[in-house]
Amino acid sequence: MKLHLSHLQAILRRLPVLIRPRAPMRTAIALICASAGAFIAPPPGGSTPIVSMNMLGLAAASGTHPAKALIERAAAAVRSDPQRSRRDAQAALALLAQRPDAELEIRAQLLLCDYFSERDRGVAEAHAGRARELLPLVQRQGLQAGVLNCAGAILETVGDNERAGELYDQAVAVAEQTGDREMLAAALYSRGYLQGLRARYAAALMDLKRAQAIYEQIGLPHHALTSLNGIAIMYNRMGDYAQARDIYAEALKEQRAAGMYREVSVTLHNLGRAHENLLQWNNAQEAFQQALKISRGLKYERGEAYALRGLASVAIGQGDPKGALTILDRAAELQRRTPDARLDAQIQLARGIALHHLNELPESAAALIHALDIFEQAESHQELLATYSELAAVQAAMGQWQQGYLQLLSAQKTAERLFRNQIDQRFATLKVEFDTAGKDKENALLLRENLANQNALAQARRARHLQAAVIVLTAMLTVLLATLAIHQWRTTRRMRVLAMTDELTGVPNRRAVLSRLPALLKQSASRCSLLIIDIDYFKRINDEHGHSEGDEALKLVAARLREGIREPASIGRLGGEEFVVLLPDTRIDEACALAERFRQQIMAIDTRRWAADRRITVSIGVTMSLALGDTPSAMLQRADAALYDAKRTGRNCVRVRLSAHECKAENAPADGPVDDRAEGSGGNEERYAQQGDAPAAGFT
Ligand SMILES: Nc1nc2c(ncn2[C@@H]2O[C@H](COP(=O)(O)OP(=O)(O)OP(=O)(O)O)[C@@H](O)[C@H]2O)c(=O)[nH]1
Repeated sequence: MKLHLSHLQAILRRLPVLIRPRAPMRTAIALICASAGAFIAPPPGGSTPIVSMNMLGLAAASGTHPAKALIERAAAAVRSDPQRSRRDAQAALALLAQRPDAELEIRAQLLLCDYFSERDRGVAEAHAGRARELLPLVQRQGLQAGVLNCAGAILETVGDNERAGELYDQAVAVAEQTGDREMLAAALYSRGYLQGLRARYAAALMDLKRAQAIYEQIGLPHHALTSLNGIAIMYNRMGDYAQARDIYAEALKEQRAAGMYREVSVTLHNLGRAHENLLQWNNAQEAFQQALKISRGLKYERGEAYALRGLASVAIGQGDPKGALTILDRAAELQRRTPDARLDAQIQLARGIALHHLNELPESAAALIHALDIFEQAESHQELLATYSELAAVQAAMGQWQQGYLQLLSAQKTAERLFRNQIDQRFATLKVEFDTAGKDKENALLLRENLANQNALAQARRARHLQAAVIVLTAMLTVLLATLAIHQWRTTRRMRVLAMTDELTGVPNRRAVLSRLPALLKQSASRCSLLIIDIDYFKRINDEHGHSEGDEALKLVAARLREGIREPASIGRLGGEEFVVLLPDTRIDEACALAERFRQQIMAIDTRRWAADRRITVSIGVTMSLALGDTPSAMLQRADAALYDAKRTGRNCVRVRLSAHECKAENAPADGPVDDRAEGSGGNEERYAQQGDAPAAGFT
């Protein structure tokens, strides 16, 4: 029998999509529509929660469009309750007419496109067209892949797999170009499923595996699970039942955990089918029974019919053809309510086998011929092989040797075709798996490298930040240290000044002034002179006027001395009422003249404020450095001796010592010696002169 494309299209039109774990189009649309919100899984028992007006009101109040909740619920119901999905999508469109939102409307239009793609091509195309019109209004250009997917599904449903494949290719390309991973996964799923239908299992597996990986990466585990089921179906079709069985078992666990009961019933059926192909009757029976129970609970008649067919097959395998026929009657009845050509053919095949076992040969042959017709059109090699073989045996048993032989030849040809294709596809799959594993390894390496680079970059960034922080801190520390250093320098300078200054009079102290003397003696080109000035009878001032007045007198004397010298000359307080004047490059006559000026100026100090009848007088000892080998102490001793001379010879006068023994009266008081009588008993010890008691040059 020659198979034409039109036959295939016709059979595909008749084949409902029910037994697939999820119809690819439905899945793709559901994914698009569920993308912005949580996937709403139907609760146990299959009833879908109702979006109340409160929910919608809440959505409006929280700023989300009220149509969004409806669209999400419609997306979730695509597989479990198509009617409800349609109603919700239409209600969403009504809301969107009042408050337009292009992206939400595209999603609603795609849901309706999905619903009608199996029922009314014209309406489905109108929805796809409207979604296409809205595309320029949305930012998410990846949605274009969703529209292409929908158009592909319309063509797939009517059996135009060639053009459907082209549209899925475009959808994949658009999703890849726009970088829309979710759309890409949906398009890959659709294309992969179609490849499987066209017996291109290797290519199908590649697409489905990519879709599964993307769903896992973008956090859509339910969709990843759907892809996994698709993968298992491909293995089943390639005759790798054990692989298929293992994947179904794995998917089942996750579907159960997620409460996806309708999917659980479908996967259980597929698992039973894998066991059936492996002739594992007990396992198959258990799986079919569970599938039947859940389908009944969900009132999912098509699922129930498929499970019953499986149980009938198990009954035959276990040697109970009669029981099988009873089960098949119930399955056929359910199938008639929800027509499904492939299921019809499978029921007929099982009937044929059971009847053969019961030796009801003509009925068996009729059932098998009925099944054969459908399987031939669908080019379902595996089932064709079983049907041809069974029919050959029945016809042989009926004595129809020639027909039986022809069926046997067909069975042989089909087996050859089936096995060749399965082997080809297995090899292709192995190659794809090998390539994918290689690429995965490469990707993992790249990922690791990328991660290492990122870590290095992050570390470099951290180091830069740290460096900047260190620089800032260093700068701050430098400023702080500089400030501290300046402060310290100022403090030190102030302390040094304080340490070298006489606190009371403000003139340099003994240490400060005498520290200059050695250098002066060394450096001075010519000789230097030194004066020691001592206030006469200073004790009396203290005694008679108080210590503070004594301080005042000291300050006044110091001020006169400071006023009386110019750089490089310097003065200092030796201690008590004694001052010293250093005169670099000054000859003795100039020094004596200066001493005399000091004596007179100090005597001229106005003391009326505290002692109207007294004057301050000073005695001054003068010396000059020796031409050779002079020392500071020797100079001081000479000046001190001169001072002693001045005191001894009556005070208020200037005396000179140029050598250790010489004594020279510079200004022996012109007007007479010291008036030691002034205070009577003081004698030479009484150095405070009373005004008027002594002549002008003496102590007054
Ligand atoms: N008010 C005040 N008195 C001081 C200070 N330093 C020393 N004296 C006093 O100066 C006096 C010095 O007395 P004397 O050494 O007897 O000398 P004098 O009375 O000037 O007599 P002659 O030097 O012999 O003329 C002492 O009574 C010290 O107490 C000071 O800083 N302030």
